Parts: sequence; structure tokens; C-alpha cells
Amino acid sequence: MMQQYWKLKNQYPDQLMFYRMGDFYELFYEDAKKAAKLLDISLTARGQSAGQPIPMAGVPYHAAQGYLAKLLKLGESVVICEQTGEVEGGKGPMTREVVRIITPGTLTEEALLDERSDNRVAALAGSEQCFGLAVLDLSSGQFSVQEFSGMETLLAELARLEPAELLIPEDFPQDLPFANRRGLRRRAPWDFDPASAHKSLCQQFAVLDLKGFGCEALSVGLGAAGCLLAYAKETQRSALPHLRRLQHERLSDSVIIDAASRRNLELCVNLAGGSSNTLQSVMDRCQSAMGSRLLGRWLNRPLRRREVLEARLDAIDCLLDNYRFEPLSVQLKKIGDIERILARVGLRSARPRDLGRLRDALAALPALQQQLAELQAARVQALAEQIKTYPELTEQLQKALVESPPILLQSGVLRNGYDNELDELRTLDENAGSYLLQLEQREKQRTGLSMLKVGYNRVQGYYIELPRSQAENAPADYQRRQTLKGAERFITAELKAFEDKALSAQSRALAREKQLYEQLLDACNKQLGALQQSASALAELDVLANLAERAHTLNLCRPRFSEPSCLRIEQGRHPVVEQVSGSPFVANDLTLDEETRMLMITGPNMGGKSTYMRQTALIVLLAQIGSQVPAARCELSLVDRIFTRIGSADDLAGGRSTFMVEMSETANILHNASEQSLVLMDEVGRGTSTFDGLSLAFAAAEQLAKSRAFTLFATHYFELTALAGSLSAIENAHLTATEHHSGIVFLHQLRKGPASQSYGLAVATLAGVPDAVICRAREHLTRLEAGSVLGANKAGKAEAPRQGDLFASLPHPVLQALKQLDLNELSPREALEWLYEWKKRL
Ligand SMILES: Nc1ncnc2c1ncn2[C@@H]1O[C@H](COP(=O)(O)OP(=O)(O)OP(=O)(O)O)[C@@H](O)[C@H]1O
Repeated sequence: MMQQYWKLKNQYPDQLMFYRMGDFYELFYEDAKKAAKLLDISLTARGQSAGQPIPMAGVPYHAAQGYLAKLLKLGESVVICEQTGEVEGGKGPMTREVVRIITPGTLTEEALLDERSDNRVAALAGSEQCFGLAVLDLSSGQFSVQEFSGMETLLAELARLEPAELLIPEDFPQDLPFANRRGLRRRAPWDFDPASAHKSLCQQFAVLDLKGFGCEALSVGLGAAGCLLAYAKETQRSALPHLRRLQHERLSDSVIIDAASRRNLELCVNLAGGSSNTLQSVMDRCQSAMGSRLLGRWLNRPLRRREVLEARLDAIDCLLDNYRFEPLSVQLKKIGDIERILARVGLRSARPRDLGRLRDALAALPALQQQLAELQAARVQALAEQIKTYPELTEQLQKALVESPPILLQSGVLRNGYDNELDELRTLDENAGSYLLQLEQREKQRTGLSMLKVGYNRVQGYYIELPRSQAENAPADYQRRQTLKGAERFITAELKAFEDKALSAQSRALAREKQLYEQLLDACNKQLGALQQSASALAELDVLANLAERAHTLNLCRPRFSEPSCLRIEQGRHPVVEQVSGSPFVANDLTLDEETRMLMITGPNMGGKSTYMRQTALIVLLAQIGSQVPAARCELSLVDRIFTRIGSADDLAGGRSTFMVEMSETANILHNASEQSLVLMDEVGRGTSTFDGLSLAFAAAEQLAKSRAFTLFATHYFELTALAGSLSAIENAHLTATEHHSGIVFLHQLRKGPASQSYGLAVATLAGVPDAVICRAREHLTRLEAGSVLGANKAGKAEAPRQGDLFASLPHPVLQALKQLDLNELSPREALEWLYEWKKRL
């Protein structure tokens, strides 16, 4: 057996091999040690090799899914090796074969996938001058490819796509910035050869060339796609009929968002790595998981194609009219996640329950089509045409499958009356029960043994059982089958004949059922292409109906796209903060246009600067996926990139300090921001000494103003507000706060002009910094100001508020002390001493 094991294992040195032994999957040697550690299962030994025990770990076959899920999450791949036949030549081990390689990026099993997010494998070829990146989601059949240049762009794309596995050529350098990614696999360089890729792709899609997909001119991109296709085939060990097209994605069609900005904006994942309080968590009320996944794709890839966005917005308007999204949602709910079911149909791994769901989904289509007929929006009509109906297939599935089919393919999946042969075999099997009762009665009478029983078990088959006391009186034609503690079991010629017939009827019924099930899969596969088109149209319809519902519930408005460059938002709101914050949200306006390109935003800590900036980015992003936006009015020109420099996370693993991260992000923005970009800069320069930081912030703001990118620049350096005086593209704005007898109150309102106070100490007091420290801070400030380190504004021409104003909201400690003093209790000498003391503190 070990010889057989090594023959298979040697072909897969890097993957864990699950080797089927009866009811267990067993792992040996290094695989066993690794799995024992990763899965927290015990490491034992089985037999010996060269006098040494063979390390072994095992998991029960029926509980394998849970263990597989855990290993895949950890980025491991697992080779499944099953017993496939009888013992070879009557002796030696059973034949075994590798039936599947399960890898994190090529999963299709429902139980191993997160239903609300895509699961992708990607392949990368080329070099910085021209990368080719192909991406495949095997569980839905989406296959795309793109070519672009630049490492930054590649990193941004990887952050968008988050592939579970990434295949790169073996000869790629070792020190790539993504070298530590989980699921990175190196493949032979010839796997990425564009010429053979072209051939295998044409073969896969049954076409003569790739012109129809707009991919003919690609080179490294094709190489990457070819490698992916080969990898998918190798892992699935089956044909992949559900991969029917290769989509050529172009960066120029979409809004580019770099990895840091994507993280900062918390689109689908929050800063803590969870999914709560993200834009998707607020925007996603889709009826089906495939709708949720598509919405996630949209949110991660906003578009620059106005005609597509207008068509989506028209569709949303139409769905909002008379609340027509409501009945539509009811129908869509019945349809569910057919996208993934169809992928499993293609792979022939669809379970009976999958086909049951497909049947119900198809049955819901005619009613849905009726509703769609009333919706005149062009996009909805196009989707309706793509959705179609499938009366014949629906009928066939309805006739064949029982009401709620079991998960696994076993007896009882198909209805009685669907197939004559199956019905006959089933009758034979079912009549067995009454026949056995009759037999028992007959034998009791014949033998006069009252305790006689007929029974069945899986190992022994059918038997007649007599208690020990009566066993001696068994007739001569009873053959002993098994001796138990208090009873004997027998078989007779009649019972044996029955057993052969009954058991063979059962297994023949099951075989027939399997055969019929395969025919059902064939029937579905015949229309797979059309069904997949319907699924993708249904997913889009689900997203549009969802966006209509969100627009209604969250009080959103339709954005207007304008050619002249502008970003005008009236009463804009932050879609997530608005939902989670306990207090009412204060809406704010924004105007950026040909003249004004940058807002220099000041205001107290906690004033709402970050919220205001982020809400602007989210409004633009929502507009550019074709959704309505949280504002009273919104007019914008399409942006090409969204950049953010927000927050301060260090990248210790990557060897970069907080300030280094801040500066690399700033560098990226300064290099790449164009006139069509939206840039958010939050407190740039605060991570270093005041003068350095201030100068950097100054220069960065000037450069951005020159680039004419739409920029929101939040800062605590009041000196920067002077820039508005010298550069006409910059305007000052501030968020307001006011003092109340019990402390500072944030009004979160945006006003024109620079802030007059920063309330830094007031906020610190609010945060619970001890009084003694606050008092001491004031004293330091007084000293610093006297030395004029921060006080004077040397850089700008316009008068900027002095940093000293930071603490203006608190009474001076000398005044406080004076207030507390009882003059009537003081001697003239004490009074004089106080005067000297205070003089010192001024
Ligand atoms: N427009 C608003 N309406 C209501 N609440 C708001 C608004 N803007 C911000 N807030 C609340 O104020 C809190 C602080 O906001 P934010 O983080 O944007 O302040 P900030 O000015 O960026 O502060 P800091 O300078 O300390 O980073 C938010 O968590 C939010 O709860």
C-alpha cells in the first residue's frame, strides 16, 4: 500500500494528500505532521517502514468538509485520493486515484464557499512595462483578463480582486511586494506561453480566434489566462463547460482605487477586517447571494462609462416609480443563487438539492417576466430579454424531482411515475416488507416455533432468528448463519433467493436513479450557456431592485453627470455614519468646479473633517456604480481615480513606519493624481516634527493645486489656510464647534473660511486627560508662544489664526487661581508673593 501511496504522492509533493482508507482519509509522513498541527488532530503511527513507525493522522470521511474548509482557509491545497475499484488481481491494495485537487481559489462546493463573496484564482505574467492579469471565479464561471503597466496599478488590482490564489511564473523575482501573499504559487514559465494559451482558449470556447471577446490583441494577458485555464482543468479533473467567455477588462473603463484607499473607505471590509459598518453592509439588501456578490463587484469597480451609469440610474428610477421594486423583490427571492448552481451543473457536481433549487428558480421566471414587461427602462428590457423562460426544462425538472430533494444523490431523489423502469424496481423493493411478514407467518406455522423472527442487517443480509431455547428445533433446511449470545440466525433457500432479488432490485433502482439524474444534468447542460446568461441578468436585476429599495429607504437622490468638470453636492451625508450614529446626522454641502479645485478644511478634532471627506468619496463612488447617492442634490463630472491619504497604520511586517507609509501614499498621489481625480488628504505631515510636517503639507497642497485634482485637504496646521490667499484654486472651509457651559459641542457644520479655534485642549479634557496634565500643557504652550516657535505665521501672506488659539477656549491658569483666592484672608506679604508667582507663570 505504501508503494501505491508514494506513486501518487510523488506527483504532488507540495500539497497535502487525503488518502482514503475505508471510512477515513489518512495523511502520512510530513503531510501527517503538518495536518496534525494545522488541524489540531492527533499524530499517531501506522505500521513501519525501514524499522521506523510511519507518522499518520486521519480524519473521518463523513466529517472531512470541516477539516478541508479549515485547511483551505489557511491557504493549503488538498489532493483527494479515493478508492476507485476492487482489490487489484485479487490481492494487494485497492486501486486508488486522485479524483480532485481542492485549492483555495478553485472551490465550487457550496459548503466551502462564502455565499456572499467571490472566490477567485488569478494568474499574472509579463513585467512592470506590461502585466497580464487573468482572473477566474470557477464557482460562477466568470473569467476575465486585462493588461496594464506599473506595480502600483498591479497592487491596486490585487487589492480589488483579493484572489485566494495567485499563480506567477517560477522565474519572477523573489522580492516582489506581494511575495508574502497567502496562496502564491509559482508555475513553470512555459505555462504562461501566449501562443499555446491562444490555442487552448480557442479550444475551450469553441471559436477560431478570440476577436469576439476583444482579446485578440493581448499577449501576456493571454499567457496568464491560458495558465489559469490549465490550472483549473488540472484541479477539477473534468471539462469546464461553464467557462464560455473571456472578458477583456480595461482600466480606462473603471475608477482606479489603490489598496490603501480601498481599505480607508471601508467598502466591503472595515478597518478591523470585518464586514460590519461598511458601505456594502449599508447598501446590500439583495434578495440573492449572486446579487450581493455582483453588488460587491460593482462597489469595488466603479465605472467611468456614463452611458452604462445612466442606464442603471434610469432603471432604478423606473423601479422606484410606484414602488415597483417591491413585488419584483418577492419574485427575485424565489430565484436564489443559480449562478453557482449552474457552475456545479457544468462541472457535473450539482447535488439533487441544487437541481431542486434550479427548478424552483426556473418556475418563478414566467411571473417575473410578466412584471418586467411593465418596466419600460431600456436596461430592464435588455435584462428581461436575456432572462428568457425555460418551459420545457422546468417541466422536465418538475416531473422528475421530488418536492424537496435530499442534498446527496441517493434513492428517493426522483418522483414515482417519472420512469417506468425505476418504478418497477422500486415496487420490488417496497414489496419486500410485506413479503417478509408473510414469510415470517408461514415459517411460524410450519415450524410451530412461536419466537421465530425474520430480520435484516447490513453485514449478514436477511436471516431467520430463533432464541437459543428454540434453535435446536429448527427444521433441517435451516442453515446456520450466525450465532449470537442468546439466539441463532439461519437462512433458507427461499430467503436467500429473495435476498438476491431484493438487494439487486435496490441497487438496480439506485443505479437507474443515478442514470436518470445524469440525464437531467445533460438536459441542463444543453442549455447551460443561455442559463448562465439568465443568471447574470437576474443578478443584475436583483442589484438594481436593491438599489431602488435602498434609494427609497435611505432617502437617496439621483446624481447628475456633467461634462464641465465639477463636484457639487447639496446636503451630502455619510451613508454609514448616518446609519450607525446615535445622534442626527448633519448634512453638508460641497462645491468644487473649474475655479475652485481644493478645499482646505480646518476645525476641531472630532469636528467631522474625516467624515466629511469620506462621505464625499463615497458619494462619488456610489454615483459611479450607477446608484443614487446620500444627498439632496448632486452634480459631478466622472472621476478617473479616487485617492485617500487617511489614517495612520504602520506596516511593520513590510518594514515601513507610520510616517513612511504616510509618505509613500502621498508620493503615489502626487505622481498619479490628474485633473479628473478625487483626492482626500487627511492631516498630511503630522507624523514628523512640526516644521518638517508643515513644509511637506504646504508643498503637497501646492502640487495638488497645480495638478487641478479635486482635493479635500484636512489639516491642523492653520498656516496652510494662508494658501487660499495666494492660490485661487484653493478655498478655506471649516467645521464648526461651539462652547457650552458643560464643555465643547460639535456642530459638524461646514462653513466657509478658516477655523478660528482648534479646541485641542477642550477635546483632550473631554477625552479624560487629567486636569493636572491639561494645566501643565497650557503652561508649556504659553512658553512656546513666548519663544514664538509656532505662533507667527511666516509662510503665507494672509493672516492665519494663531496656533495659540488652540487653547483659547480654556481660562488662563492665573485667572483661575485669582478667581479662587479670598482677598480678605490675605496678608499684604502673601499678596505680594502671589504677584511674584503669577508674574513668573505669565
Ligand atoms: N456631519 C455629521 N453629523 C453628525 N455626526 C458627525 C458628523 N460628522 C462627524 N460626526 C461624528 O463625529 C465623530 C468624529 O468625526 P471625525 O472623525 O470626522 O472628526 P475629525 O474632525 O476628522 O477628527 P480628528 O481631527 O480628531 O481626526 C464621528 O465619529 C461621527 O460620529
